[in-house]
Amino acid sequence: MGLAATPCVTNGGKTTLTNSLLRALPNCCVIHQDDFFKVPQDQIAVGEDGFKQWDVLESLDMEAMLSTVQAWVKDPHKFARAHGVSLQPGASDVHILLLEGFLLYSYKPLVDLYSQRYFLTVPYEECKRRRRSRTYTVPDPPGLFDGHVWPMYQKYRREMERDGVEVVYLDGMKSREGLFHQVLEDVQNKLLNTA
Ligand SMILES: Nc1ncnc2c1ncn2[C@@H]1O[C@H](COP(=O)(O)OP(=O)(O)OP(=O)(O)O)[C@@H](O)[C@H]1O
Ligand SMILES: NC(=O)c1ccc[n+]([C@@H]2O[C@H](CO)[C@@H](O)[C@H]2O)c1
Repeated sequence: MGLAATPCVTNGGKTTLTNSLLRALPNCCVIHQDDFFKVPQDQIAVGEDGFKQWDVLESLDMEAMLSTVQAWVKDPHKFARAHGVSLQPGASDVHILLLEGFLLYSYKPLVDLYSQRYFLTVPYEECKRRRRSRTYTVPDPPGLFDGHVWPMYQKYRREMERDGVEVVYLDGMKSREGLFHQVLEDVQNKLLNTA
């Protein structure tokens, strides 16, 4: 049983990479951290800077996310069935759960559960450029990236490094295919032992 996580800076390519891995790995399920933003939206605090604080841990229902992960740990077969994932009998008895999100290494109860931790990075300018091309359920107000998103990314990353959380850094400037093959090989070596 293996648990791999791919968090990073916003727009680093997590979803793209996760979807490719999901198709390639046997008996593989996924949980997206973005599905755990607190609702209704008035639960997201407004900071002194005037911005809704989307990019802080308190805006996510991490207890609910942990419970979902624990449900998979307890019974991956049942979890897969409930999420419409067809299992491949005989292919491998290993089950893999991918967690995809931007703040996966800042919530202690989850940090130690992962078998593998990946961290996609992209430089500031590229990140800002990619973010501009996206529209979230709540569109970014002007100045959000520089005033909130990027500073929070830096803060949580510093804390993660200070706390000694070990991650495999991935260069988000590599091609989609390059990243996919790098991580697929690593997961196969570490979790499936099919080197
Ligand atoms: N390796 C890559 N090279 C260039 N562009 C990429 C790469 N991977 C993803 N992208 C593009 O970057 C944007 C963000 O990708 P994606 O949605 O996978 O990122 P994300 O990290 O999941 O974002 P979010 O912060 O919204 O969760 C998309 O437009 C995607 O097509
Ligand atoms: N998914 C959402 O409801 C939502 C709303 C507003 C902003 N965001 C952004 O999503 C990113 C993580 O994927 C964060 O940087 C949020 O700012 C998400």
